[in-house]
Amino acid sequence: MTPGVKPLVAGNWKMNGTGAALGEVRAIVEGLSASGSAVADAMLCVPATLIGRAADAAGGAVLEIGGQDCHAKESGAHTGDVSAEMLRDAGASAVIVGHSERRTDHGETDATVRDKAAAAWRAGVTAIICVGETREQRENGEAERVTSAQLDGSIPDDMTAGNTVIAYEPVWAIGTGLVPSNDDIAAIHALIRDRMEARFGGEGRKVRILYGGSVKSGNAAEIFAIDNVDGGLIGGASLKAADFLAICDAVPD
Ligand SMILES: O=C[C@H](O)COP(=O)(O)O
Repeated sequence: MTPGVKPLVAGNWKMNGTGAALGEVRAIVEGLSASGSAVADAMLCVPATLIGRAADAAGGAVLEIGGQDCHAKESGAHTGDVSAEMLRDAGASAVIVGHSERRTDHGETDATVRDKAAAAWRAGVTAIICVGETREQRENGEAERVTSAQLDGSIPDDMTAGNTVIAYEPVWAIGTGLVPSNDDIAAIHALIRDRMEARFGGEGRKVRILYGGSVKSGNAAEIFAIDNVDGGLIGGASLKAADFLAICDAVPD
């Protein structure tokens, strides 16, 4: 954790969930409301088709709703795309940009991600900007270089701690059950913090840096206790309310 920074536990449902899954959203809201604790902010980034209904179910109090991607433009001839303004209109307060699955499946570059982050800010939603190395890059000792380059290239100049969240997600840890050692997580998060501070000063000191990649209820407390880990971006374990709530509970007081 970072002193003075409110942690965030954000779920990423990826391409999972239809209307039948709204019961999980309601259960998460009930669980968070019952715990009465506001130690951390909680968010679910759901498929675009669910944002409106999930936002209605969440009711705006204890659980924020986010999207998983946006187009850089506000509107226009871009069949199948969704703008950040549309996400906000539907009830999203944040959007993930630059997830490695987007970088891989859709060829998104750092420049693409930077434009999408700027679009999120234009629309008044928080950009959750993802970075992280592949297994091959980690094995070649390139994790620091790759992560630094992605950070430099993916974040526009007018970043603030209010409009942005950084998520470090080593690609090889996503959905695999593999997690870097605590020392390795600490090293990359310290690198990200240093780089953010060097470029953005006080805003970089306060921006939230999440860890993502095989976070479960069993390892969350240990990971969240690491310096400069200000919460998590949770994939598979955010799909079920009980799992997600247990991870929220793992945030230290
Ligand atoms: O955005 C979330 C990450 O890709 C982590 O996914 P995971 O928790 O299923 O490993």
